[in-house]
Amino acid sequence: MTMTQEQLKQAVARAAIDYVPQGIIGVGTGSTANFFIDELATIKGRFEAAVASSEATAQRLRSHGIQVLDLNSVGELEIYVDGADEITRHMHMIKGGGGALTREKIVAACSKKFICMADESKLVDVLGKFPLPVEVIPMAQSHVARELAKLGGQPRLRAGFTTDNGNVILDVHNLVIANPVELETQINQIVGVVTNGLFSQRPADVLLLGTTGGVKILRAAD
Ligand SMILES: O=C[C@H](O)[C@H](O)[C@H](O)COP(=O)(O)O
Repeated sequence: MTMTQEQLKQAVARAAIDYVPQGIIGVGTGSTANFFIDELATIKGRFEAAVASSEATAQRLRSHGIQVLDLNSVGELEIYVDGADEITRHMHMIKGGGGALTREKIVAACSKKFICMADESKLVDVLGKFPLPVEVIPMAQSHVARELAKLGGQPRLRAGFTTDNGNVILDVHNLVIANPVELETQINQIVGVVTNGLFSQRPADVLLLGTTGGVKILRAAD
């Protein structure tokens, strides 16, 4: 039986519930993360609270009566659960399609384990078909765009969009991402860049991959 992308997202969100610890959970942003939040609502009481990676996620968690804590008021988190726009078998990802990349990277950095939920369309051999989101301080937009063009990409301003941090997003098309770890550093070194959507220096630990044959569990070493 073929499943829609929405059904695959829901299946991986359900599978992610197995990883929820008793304490505080880091929660990602996006349509897959939303399914996960809805699943969390069904096991309230089995965990303490959540830290949100965006205002939208905080709002959805609260709407289910789940307590949302400030990241600065908690210690290291056991797990961070989130979706991705693209992911490789090395667990390197592109994130930020929803513009939440910076807060997502911060919460992921504070978590012992990153559980990524993705439907099979997101698994790629090489990152970069999905335009790479880069969060930029507004006054540096033109400068950063010129520097990104020197790296071979074609940056486009995400029109009418402001991040939760009050910044703009440049979506960089046609980048050749042969070495994601190196490129992540290179882009972050451009003055005016807040962060970029490459998650390769802090890759996922577990990938829950939604396929029509069921949810597959992949790890970096697999
Ligand atoms: O900023 C958004 C996040 O990085 C999302 O996790 C990513 O865009 C995947 O979103 P979705 O689950 O909606 O495909």
